[in-house]
Amino acid sequence: MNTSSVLPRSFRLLVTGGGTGGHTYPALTAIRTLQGRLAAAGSTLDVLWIGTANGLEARVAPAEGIPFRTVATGKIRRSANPLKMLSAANVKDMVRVPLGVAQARSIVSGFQPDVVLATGGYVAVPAGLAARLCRVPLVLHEQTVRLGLANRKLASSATRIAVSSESSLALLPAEVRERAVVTGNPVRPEVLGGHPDKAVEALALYGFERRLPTVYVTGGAQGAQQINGIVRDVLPWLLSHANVIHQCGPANVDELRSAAAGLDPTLAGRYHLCGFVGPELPDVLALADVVVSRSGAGTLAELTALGKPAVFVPLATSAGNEQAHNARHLADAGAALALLGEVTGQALQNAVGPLLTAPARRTAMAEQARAHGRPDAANRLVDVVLSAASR
Ligand SMILES: CC(=O)N[C@H]1[C@@H](OP(=O)(O)OP(=O)(O)OC[C@H]2O[C@@H](n3ccc(=O)[nH]c3=O)[C@H](O)[C@@H]2O)O[C@H](CO)[C@@H](O)[C@@H]1O
Repeated sequence: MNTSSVLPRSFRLLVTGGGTGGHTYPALTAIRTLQGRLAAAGSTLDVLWIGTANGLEARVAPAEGIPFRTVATGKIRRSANPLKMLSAANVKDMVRVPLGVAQARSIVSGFQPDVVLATGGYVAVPAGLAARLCRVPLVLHEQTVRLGLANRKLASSATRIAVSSESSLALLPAEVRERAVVTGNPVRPEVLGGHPDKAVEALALYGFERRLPTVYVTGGAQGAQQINGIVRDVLPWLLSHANVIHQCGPANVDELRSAAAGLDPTLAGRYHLCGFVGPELPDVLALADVVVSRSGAGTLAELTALGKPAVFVPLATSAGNEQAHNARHLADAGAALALLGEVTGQALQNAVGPLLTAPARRTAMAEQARAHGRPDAANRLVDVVLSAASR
């Protein structure tokens, strides 16, 4: 699909979605890509983001100069027990959903967008429903293989449903599948342009041994207690074979720092602990020879676009076991290793060890990973948005 020849003189896009990075960054990347394409054609973009006050998007959108509004959202916790359905939290949330739809409707009718793009998270539901009420084309983007809860609720109202992999198509009901298109999951372009030396400077990694490979351990924005525990269990072994950047979650830094306090000074110099990796993320990824990570859709899209060998420790409770599915899919293709079920430090050591000692294994895995990357996802999603507006 190529819609670049019919770019409008101006375009009004309302974006909604967020909560976590997995929903926020694809929205941000789509906005920037559309902005770039319109600017190149001498056209302009007016954009507005509807998100939640306490989601990542509330920081990201204003920092990018994107006008940002919030609406009330609620999470309906389903339960077989009717008494639990009537819990105070559920009743409060049931009231918040129609309130959020009314607020979103007023925003949509005031802004008059050409398209509403929804990228998932609870906030996408009221804004998506408001798009339908205002008869504005609605494009959904789904990052994971199975549609998330918000997108399942909105699918019947959507003009197009952009999915991140072919394997999603077979899982969609026929009436949804005919409006679905595979775009991939957009990755922020800067994530692909990092430099290892900049990571060394930005994080002052002067105790790192550059002849050794570097392992980047990440548990997602909040960190992952499970990953922190197994890394801590094998830390002296790991540091005798590699440098380690360990993103452990802001709440876990103190605990891990005291666990690392007894390390031999040479090994301690090879260990960098941090709560969250901010703007230096591209450089950290560029420096990493092996990544140990949760298998959320955003991280997967980044690691495959870069072609990084990875050992995944999926979040066991993610909806529909989606992270385990993601990890297994890449592991079956030789593009990663997946540690499922009860994961011990020893299992991590068995998986990471051969990757550290045999660079050829890393190269082979990196090639397979790259074959699953979709660096053109943002442009494809923008094509879908533009074509939905021109229908
Ligand atoms: C717990 C949960 O609900 N997880 C879901 C959530 O993932 P969640 O948003 O937690 O994780 P993702 O892997 O999708 O995205 C994380 C994003 O944050 C970035 N990052 C992470 C750590 C850090 O220190 N700095 C940083 O910038 C990563 O590079 C990535 O871009 O949404 C995904 C997309 O719908 C789903 O696949 C996940 O199952």
